[in-house]
Amino acid sequence: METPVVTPIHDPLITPASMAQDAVAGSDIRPVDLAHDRTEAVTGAWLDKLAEGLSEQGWMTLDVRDRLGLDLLAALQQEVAILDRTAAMKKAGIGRGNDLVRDRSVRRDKIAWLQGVTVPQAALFEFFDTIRQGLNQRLFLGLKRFETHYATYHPGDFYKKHLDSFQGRASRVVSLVLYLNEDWQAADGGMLQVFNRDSEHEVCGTVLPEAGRMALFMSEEIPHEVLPANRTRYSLACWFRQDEVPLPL
Ligand SMILES: O=C(O)CCC(=O)C(=O)O
Ligand SMILES: [Fe+2]
Repeated sequence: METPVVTPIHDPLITPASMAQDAVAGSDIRPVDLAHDRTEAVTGAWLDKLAEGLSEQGWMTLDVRDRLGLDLLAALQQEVAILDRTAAMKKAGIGRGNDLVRDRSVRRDKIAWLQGVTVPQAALFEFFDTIRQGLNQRLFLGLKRFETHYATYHPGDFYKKHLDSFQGRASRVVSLVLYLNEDWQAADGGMLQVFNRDSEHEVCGTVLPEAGRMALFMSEEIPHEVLPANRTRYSLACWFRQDEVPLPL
């Protein structure tokens, strides 16, 4: 398979001054004013494209800056940056409930689940739910709900090659990752590496985690890995699920 070329996005989203790494939580909070019109964020033609990518290749990446709006991306980035300075971001584990294992040799990110209650999260949840319904209409996946968490990878953090769901569990069916990093360069590491679903040692794509870049893939089919980050990396992961009732986190 041809390796897709992922075009970098290098437009500044947020002014560097407000991104100061040593800012104290609270001192750099910008008011949330989501002026961007998102009524047409998800069109039928765009959903057709997502459904086609998922059914034909099993994965794809998209630039969603015009759909979500730079204001929403900046607001989400602000939320995760603030959470990252608090105890709300917790070391991520593998598995759930009693099976939860925090194996630092496999993954080193920190996560915080979103509840959809803040203004930016509510707008994002609306976007995700439209995608959920659109994929159901086109691919008959029976996606009942989605769950989503912020993730932060600090320098040296990674997530080794894995699948998001095991075949037959019918839990996590479609994975979506939205990146929230301005001006990310290849030298910053932290790329998402996507492997061929039929030959798991073959890389079929490398995605720079730049703000507004979204990756979408079939949770049970596509092995993927987060390479070690050289600077703090913010993202948001969402899983569309077929089961109704959440398992304990
Ligand atoms: O952040 C990414 O690029 C992917 C994260 C991931 O694979 C996961 O959280 O399961
Ligand atoms: Fe994953």
